[in-house]
Amino acid sequence: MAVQIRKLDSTAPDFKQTLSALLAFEAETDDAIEGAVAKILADVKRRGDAAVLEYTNRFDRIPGGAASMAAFDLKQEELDEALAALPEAQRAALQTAAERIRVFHERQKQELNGFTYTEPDGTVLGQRVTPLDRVGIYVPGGKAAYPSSVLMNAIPAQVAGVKEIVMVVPTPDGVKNRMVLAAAAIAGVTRVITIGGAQAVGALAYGTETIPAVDKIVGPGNAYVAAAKRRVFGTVGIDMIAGPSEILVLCDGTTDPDWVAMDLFSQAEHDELAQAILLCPDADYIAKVEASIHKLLPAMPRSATIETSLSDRGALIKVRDMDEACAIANAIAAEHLEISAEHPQQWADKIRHAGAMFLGRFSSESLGDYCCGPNHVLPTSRTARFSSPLGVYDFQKRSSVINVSEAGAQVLGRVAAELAYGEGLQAHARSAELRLKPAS
Ligand SMILES: NC(=O)c1ccc[n+]([C@@H]2O[C@H](COP(=O)([O-])OP(=O)(O)OC[C@H]3O[C@@H](n4cnc5c(N)ncnc54)[C@H](O)[C@@H]3O)[C@@H](O)[C@H]2O)c1
Ligand SMILES: N[C@H](CO)Cc1c[nH]c[nH+]1
Ligand SMILES: [Zn+2]
Repeated sequence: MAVQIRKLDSTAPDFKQTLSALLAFEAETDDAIEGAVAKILADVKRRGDAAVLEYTNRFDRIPGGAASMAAFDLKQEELDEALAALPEAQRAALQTAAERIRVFHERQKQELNGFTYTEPDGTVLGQRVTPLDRVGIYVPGGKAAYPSSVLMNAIPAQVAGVKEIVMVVPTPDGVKNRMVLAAAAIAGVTRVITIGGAQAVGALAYGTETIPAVDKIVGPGNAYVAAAKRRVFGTVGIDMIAGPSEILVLCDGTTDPDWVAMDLFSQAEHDELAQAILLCPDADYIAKVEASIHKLLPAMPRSATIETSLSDRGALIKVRDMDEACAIANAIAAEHLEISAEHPQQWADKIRHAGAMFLGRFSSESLGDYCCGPNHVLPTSRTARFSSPLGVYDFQKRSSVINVSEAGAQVLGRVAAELAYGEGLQAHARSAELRLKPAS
């Protein structure tokens, strides 16, 4: 079947409704998935390792069935061996990517240090930043392996100063991905456990006999993982619920149409539910991109996934001008926004909502997925309006520091007491007043 990508025109009377229908992706709240996840989590909480073992043997089809959780706990030597056994080109690529991701996230850390300041009466106020003690990183592995996601999740945690990074990754049919293990070795993951799905999230959240409970769980995953993260939030912190991948390309019609078609494919190939949209003011150019899509798709190994994604959730949209393209891009608030234009900065200045922006025709989104440096775990489903890429800040917390001098207590004590009496809280008021010097 030929790909049926919709072509829309922003001047059409029903454009707004069509676009909203296209964007509407309700985070998967399938009743069957919710029910299954609730049961798995309750079971893991109650039975610990025994439940995790059973679910892992079943859902990941472990050959022969593992007899104990020890089978899933990888030794450091296994990670090191995986790294040593990689072909040189792959090892070098992982190391280059890891180094660039580290450099970018080190910058974030510099900007996120705490502060103190001293008032004239000697009172010192400040904010102390501390890393989380122990985090769990979920690396997806059901349908494909993601070594890049190991780096993107673990390196910011390490840069933040997290002492213990526990990584979980499923190994369907018991097959371990060498590059994933090698990436864990490079990123300095403390412990790798080959479990996945809701049972892995439950084990990290509640702890089991062999797996310590963590403080926060980060990382993307399928609908089971997302539902489980949503449910354990509160017991542990979570980063975000990342939905299917999205790419929005704003193009002024000056980029090779094959490049734009392939950029749309690059996110569509992740998932049938992924979204790939082009906004362009030039109808002739849109026709060229459409022709490129038809020309290039048959040769893509994941053409069926791309075709479903483009047909169900893709669009080529003719806009009045690039200003209107920017306004629509702000409404879409895409996970990835490419501004493929001659003068990208002038349009970038008008963008307020996007998980990551890729400026200029050489900044393909795929470079960002692997090795530019910024994180590839990004807000999806319009949540870029209020949330940010995964970063060092996700692995830190802040404590306020208050050191009031005797002189400061004389001033602040009167203010606090006044407010406390206003709230009817006597003990608060008296606590402040006891520190006041008697009037001489
Ligand atoms: N946003 C990002 O940065 C990013 C990066 C990489 C991958 N992803 C996304 O993550 C997702 C990965 O999904 P995946 O499935 O490949 O791997 P996954 O690791 O998220 O899920 C696999 C697990 O799902 C559980 N599961 C599967 N079927 C089940 C069932 N019937 N009942 C109970 N549990 C079941 C199993 O426990 C299995 O181990 C994809 O949507 C991919 O696009 C996102
Ligand atoms: N584009 C994905 C996030 O939406 C991340 C990824 C990993 N590997 C390739 N791509
Ligand atoms: Zn990708």
